[in-house]
Amino acid sequence: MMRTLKVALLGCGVVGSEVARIMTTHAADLEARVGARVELAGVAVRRAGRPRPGVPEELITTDAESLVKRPDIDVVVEVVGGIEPSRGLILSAFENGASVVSANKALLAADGAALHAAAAKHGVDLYYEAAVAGAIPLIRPLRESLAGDKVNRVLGIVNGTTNFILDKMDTTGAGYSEALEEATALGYAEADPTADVEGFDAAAKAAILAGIAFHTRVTAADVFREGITEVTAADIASAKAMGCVVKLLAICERSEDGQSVTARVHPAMIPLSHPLASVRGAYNAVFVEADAAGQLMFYGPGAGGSPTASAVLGDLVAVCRNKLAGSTGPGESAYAQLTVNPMDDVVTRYHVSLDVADKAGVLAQVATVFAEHGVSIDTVRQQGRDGDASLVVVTHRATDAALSATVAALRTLDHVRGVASIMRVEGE
Ligand SMILES: NC(=O)C1=CN([C@@H]2O[C@H](COP(=O)(O)OP(=O)(O)OC[C@H]3O[C@@H](n4cnc5c(N)ncnc54)[C@H](O)[C@@H]3O)[C@@H](O)[C@H]2O)C=CC1
Ligand SMILES: N[C@@H](CC=O)C(=O)O
Ligand code: NA
Repeated sequence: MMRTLKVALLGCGVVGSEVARIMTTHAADLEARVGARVELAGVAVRRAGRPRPGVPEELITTDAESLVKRPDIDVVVEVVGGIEPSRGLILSAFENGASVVSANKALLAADGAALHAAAAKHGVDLYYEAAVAGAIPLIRPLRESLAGDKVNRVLGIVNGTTNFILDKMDTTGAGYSEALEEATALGYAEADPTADVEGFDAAAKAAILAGIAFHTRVTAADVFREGITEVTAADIASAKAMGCVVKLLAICERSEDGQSVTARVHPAMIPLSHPLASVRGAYNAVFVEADAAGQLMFYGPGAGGSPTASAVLGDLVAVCRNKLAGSTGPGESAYAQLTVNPMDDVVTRYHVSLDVADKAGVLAQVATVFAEHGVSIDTVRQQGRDGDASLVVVTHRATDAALSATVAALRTLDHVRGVASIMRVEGE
């Protein structure tokens, strides 16, 4: 007789409602692919009584804790988000012998090691393909397909909301707030969109990617983070003038001696000729550079209910297959224990925009400050306006520490009225 695997769904919002829909509409295919019936056995929600098309009323409960402890539950799908109660619910699921599929990057980047340890202790799976770059298969290729190679760099756009906003501002001249509102309405943004626009979401994803790629424990706290809230229309115009576009990038790199890594998230100018420049809307794209493989590019929808549910369903099939085989997939791999270096050590190029007095000798003073701190200038562009001028300096490669010291010294110059913006330049 065909076995039945019972699934508890926690959360029925943007992603959860799509998971429930696909589980129902694709039930026959899922059964054939898994080799068992995959039955939606309960759906935990925060508020009952709302219309949830396609989800039978009798499956709805507001008691998630009791649902994950039900003895008949084989797999728990957590699409609630946030740290608690999700962490407690996942730990209860493990204790109950259930495998877990989660899309919760915030939780995994904060406490992934403890969750992996708990899953291993109870002999069950923890899968989270949806947590990074939505529908794009990225976690499994890094964890499994590239397990025999040495990854040196992971670089890309991993937040759909901010890419959508920057793209709208760049191509249609839309305002920041208007673009954020649209991204929220389309289901791309987190419950609190501060997580997106301040770079927390991308930093969590960078921590997860760096941890898997470098076999090292990396948490969100290890990742340097700047969001897009300080990016102005003037920055976007300045990028355009340089043949560039502004993107929020996540960059995880192994040092040259291979003994340490850095992980950072910040807006950056990249040339229009770079493949990441043409990543539009809520799409994501990630480059992985590995010793033997060379350069790989992963591209696709990074946010939204249906694309994210696709990744959740892929994990669901995998953990169900493992259950039937009496096995588990790969757990945490953190044996390399590389040091995570601070941002000060990162070497890159910078676009520095200064408001200065339009006086003879100012340019020379500014250039001297850059030289004194060992930061070599690539180009300078000056534009006068009513006694004041805007000075845009693009540097050659320098450490973040050297650039910060340069900027601190520039602020003390009499003729420098202010530092309008500093943006890193990548991809050249
Ligand atoms: N929306 C997207 O594009 C993506 C979302 N994710 C992740 O998926 C997870 C869910 O995201 P969304 O569906 O967009 O959020 P959402 O806010 O639309 O859905 C979460 C649902 O959980 C419910 N909830 C809150 N506390 C609960 C509790 N104690 N018990 C049961 N239900 C509870 C909320 O009422 C809400 O309906 C988050 O971890 C998010 O980071 C991951 C990739 C993409
Ligand atoms: N808010 C996230 C959702 C997917 O992870 C994003 O915009 O990328
Ligand atoms: Na993914």
